[in-house]
Amino acid sequence: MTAVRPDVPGFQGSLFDQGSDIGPGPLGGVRRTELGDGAWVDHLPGWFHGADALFEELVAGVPWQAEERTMYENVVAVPRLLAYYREGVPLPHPALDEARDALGAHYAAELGEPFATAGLCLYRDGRDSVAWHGDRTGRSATRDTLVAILALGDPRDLVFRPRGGGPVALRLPSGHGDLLVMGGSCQRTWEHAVPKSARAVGPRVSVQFRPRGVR
Ligand SMILES: O=C(O)CCC(=O)C(=O)O
Ligand SMILES: [Fe+2]
Repeated sequence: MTAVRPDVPGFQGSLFDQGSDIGPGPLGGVRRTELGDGAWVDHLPGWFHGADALFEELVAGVPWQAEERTMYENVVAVPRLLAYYREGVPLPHPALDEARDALGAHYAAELGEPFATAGLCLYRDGRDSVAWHGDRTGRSATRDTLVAILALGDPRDLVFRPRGGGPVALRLPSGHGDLLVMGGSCQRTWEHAVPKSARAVGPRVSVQFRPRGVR
């Protein structure tokens, strides 16, 4: 194996999760927030059981990549570790394949196609983050779509604002097996971010499920 064990502090799972199976729960309890402009966010805290065990397995077993990008002519480290699973590739844990398929079935009428790819992010501590953006590479630049996120590990806020600026309009703490689904025009008309945190926060993993041709 060439996977690198990321340098993250030890993680204490909740006692409740120990020994339980790992997998998605029912989706009936999802609550929708309309953001406006045809954008919405669905939220289901505690969707996954065995979430903390899954978190540990992903931190240890995923071939995490550190990426760099050029910003104002300087090469800077992207402040989170990444892994990408394209369509047809088995996900790093069978519970994630199960999750993708359960989400595809639940949202079939709205999405009209299956969830196909999975992007994984590891936020090692409060200094890791993702800046304001929409997932607008590919078809999501011009079309409504869905992006579903399973959040594991220590909760971090996922925040939303209208595209182009303004104060935070919605703040959803997400970790320990929570589900969050962005839908409608959300990627085009709104922006989301995981801000840096000055608090002492432990590592968090997010798994983003997207349909084909959406990044
Ligand atoms: O980690 C998250 O919850 C959000 C990740 C995200 O927005 C992205 O990778 O596009
Ligand atoms: Fe995103």
